[in-house]
Amino acid sequence: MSSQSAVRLQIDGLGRAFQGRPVVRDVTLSVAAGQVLCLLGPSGCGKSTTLRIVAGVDWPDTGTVRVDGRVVTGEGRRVPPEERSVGLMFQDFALFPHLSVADNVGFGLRGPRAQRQARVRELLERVHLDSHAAAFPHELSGGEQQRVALVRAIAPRPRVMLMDEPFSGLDNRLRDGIRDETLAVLKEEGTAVLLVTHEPEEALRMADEIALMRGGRIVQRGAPYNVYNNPADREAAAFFSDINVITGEVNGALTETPFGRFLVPGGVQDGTVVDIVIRPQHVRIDFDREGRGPLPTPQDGTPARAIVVRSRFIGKESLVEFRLDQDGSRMSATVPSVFLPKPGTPLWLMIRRDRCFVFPRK
Ligand SMILES: Nc1ncnc2c1ncn2[C@@H]1O[C@H](COP(=O)(O)OP(=O)(O)OP(=O)(O)O)[C@@H](O)[C@H]1O
Repeated sequence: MSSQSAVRLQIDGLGRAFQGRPVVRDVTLSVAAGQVLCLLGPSGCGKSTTLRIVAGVDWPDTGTVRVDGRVVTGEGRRVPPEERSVGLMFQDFALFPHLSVADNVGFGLRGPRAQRQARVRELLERVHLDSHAAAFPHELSGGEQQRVALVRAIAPRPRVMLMDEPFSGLDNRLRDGIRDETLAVLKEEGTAVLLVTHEPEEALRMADEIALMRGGRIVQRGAPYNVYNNPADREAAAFFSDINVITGEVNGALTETPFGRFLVPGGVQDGTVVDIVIRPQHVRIDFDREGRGPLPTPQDGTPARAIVVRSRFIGKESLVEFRLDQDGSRMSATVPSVFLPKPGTPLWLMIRRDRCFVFPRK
């Protein structure tokens, strides 16, 4: 195994309850050198608790944490945080206000002075802050302070970097640049990164792999593309974008919808209620030609007529909400750029069948 693919962080069967309420349930994850794993989930799902256990500031009821194969938590061991070779970066990172930028970055370094200075210089150059080495934190902007916090955490070359919503204090304009720069630095250093976030865009942008967490459990794990395009269930689909849900009952492996018959994946019994889920960007809109719409196609099925309820421009795209003629149900579609049909306008909708997810109701 090459050092780039070696597992640096291994978490097995982690469980943690507070006052008898389980918050982390049987969490198993691994992160390789140079890999970014995003732990993604709604507020309160147990992400930070997992991270705190890995950091060694909280202790699980069950399970183990290994860094480079060495047990640091579990099997009766409690290695203190500073002896784990784990770097930390949190949203409310605190730089030492009385130390210069260079001294902040060099704070956790050991070894000969010249070597330490060289490492500090190298890292400050890397994030374009070498000219600010003598400045104090209050003289820097929020984004600059964030970059200092990043290189301070990286300076001792931790084997694993733990990041908890590290960019949420930054304004949008700054955030993308700092995310990309952070990612580049972490990749260059070959650090294994466990990043906690509740923002799907952040996870999609940063992660090599996403672990989706809900109610203390990992409900899905995979490459961003797969988690987005092949969600494990309806909630997982809804976590990444608004969704449209068409509900139907299975009869002979088919279910009737306003968009024609849908073939339901094998093994679903007759009488089962299924949710057909489609993201608004995969709903196609076509014009009404005196009461007629486009012809059915194998890819898009039968078009359904709908009346515009509301349309809004939301930045890069327009969001149009509809009411279907057939059953009065609501659907929304997004269209790139500006498309703002008036309420009451009849239009035709088609749904990309290859982009639909079908989930039996639990
Ligand atoms: N020390 C504690 N004592 C009691 N309950 C706690 C403690 N720490 C966390 N919890 C509870 O455990 C649950 C999970 O918290 P955690 O901070 O891990 O969630 P999270 O997914 O990181 O959420 P957020 O994104 O809001 O930080 C929450 O309901 C929280 O109130």
